[in-house]
Amino acid sequence: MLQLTNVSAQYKTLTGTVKAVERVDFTVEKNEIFGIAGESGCGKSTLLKVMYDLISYPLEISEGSVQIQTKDKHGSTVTLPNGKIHESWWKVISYVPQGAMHVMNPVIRIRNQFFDAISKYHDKTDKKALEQEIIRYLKELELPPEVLKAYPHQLSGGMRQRVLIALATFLNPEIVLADEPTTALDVVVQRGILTMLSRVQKKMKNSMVIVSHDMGVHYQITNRLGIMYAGQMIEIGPTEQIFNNPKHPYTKMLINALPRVGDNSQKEGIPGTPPSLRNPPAGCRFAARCPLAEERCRTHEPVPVSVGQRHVASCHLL
Ligand SMILES: Nc1ncnc2c1ncn2[C@@H]1O[C@H](COP(=O)(O)OP(=O)(O)OP(=O)(O)O)[C@@H](O)[C@H]1O
Repeated sequence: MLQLTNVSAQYKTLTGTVKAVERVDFTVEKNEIFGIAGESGCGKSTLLKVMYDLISYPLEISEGSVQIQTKDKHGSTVTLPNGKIHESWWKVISYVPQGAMHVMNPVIRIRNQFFDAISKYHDKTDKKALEQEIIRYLKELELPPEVLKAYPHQLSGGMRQRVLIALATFLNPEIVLADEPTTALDVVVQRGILTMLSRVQKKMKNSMVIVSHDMGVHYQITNRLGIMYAGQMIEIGPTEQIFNNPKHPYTKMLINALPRVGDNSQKEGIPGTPPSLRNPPAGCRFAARCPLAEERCRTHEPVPVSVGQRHVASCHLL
């Protein structure tokens, strides 16, 4: 279980502070796929880095905490706080970063990338035995063992992404984070990746967090969904509820902009642009684009209210 309590994170740059994540509060439960959606630049990737404890200059956590509850080798429950979570990378929590090509070392064969990443966490000192285990796992994920001999550039984009997912899940971590796992892939390959993620999750019964700007991805694969806007989580609920009964005006506009079978009406994007995260406005951050905004929306920040079972949204009009 991964818990975020009132977490804010910012980039402290020479030209100012970017408040990329503001007071985010939610828990990712065991055995669920939790989605994070929102427009480009709203803070999705930063939030994932915060969860993964991948904090380095200029990024810092300015308030709140991240905690993972897990079991130690004696079976006792232990809590890993942010600042310590990175000590359990691969084993307790793993991360599939955005852009499979850039995150793999181009001059190292896949086989050695596996060894480099996982051998120090693995009991097997015998490389042959470890390789056999990797091959067995690749086959289980319908990946040919030959990929181990390849360099990253010799694989297609979809295959590289599948290899990264295999790498991130080989040690059976309790939490897997994936940043835009299907971006830049064609729809058929996309479907393959989503099926793979879903199968891995069902088999391992672990927690997955999927970041995507594509609402179609969330519809297909996630159980619960958080909608981010300008660094804040403005609605969280079961995916089916978010799609069938969205509550926040921003979520409604996101859902209404989606194409539907049999509906040939012209779809419009959401007019306007999100506010700067260097100097976010007072009140509700969506007010300037919200067709329903009232005076109080521009002056007072809304707090999350319950709008259904396990469903919360932050809007004065609710
Ligand atoms: N290294 C950095 N230094 C300064 N600002 C940054 C840095 N990385 C990201 N930002 C800013 O932080 C904000 C959130 O960025 P983030 O990448 O988390 O958003 P995102 O929702 O994942 O967007 P995308 O889908 O485009 O990756 C943006 O305003 C971005 O410009």
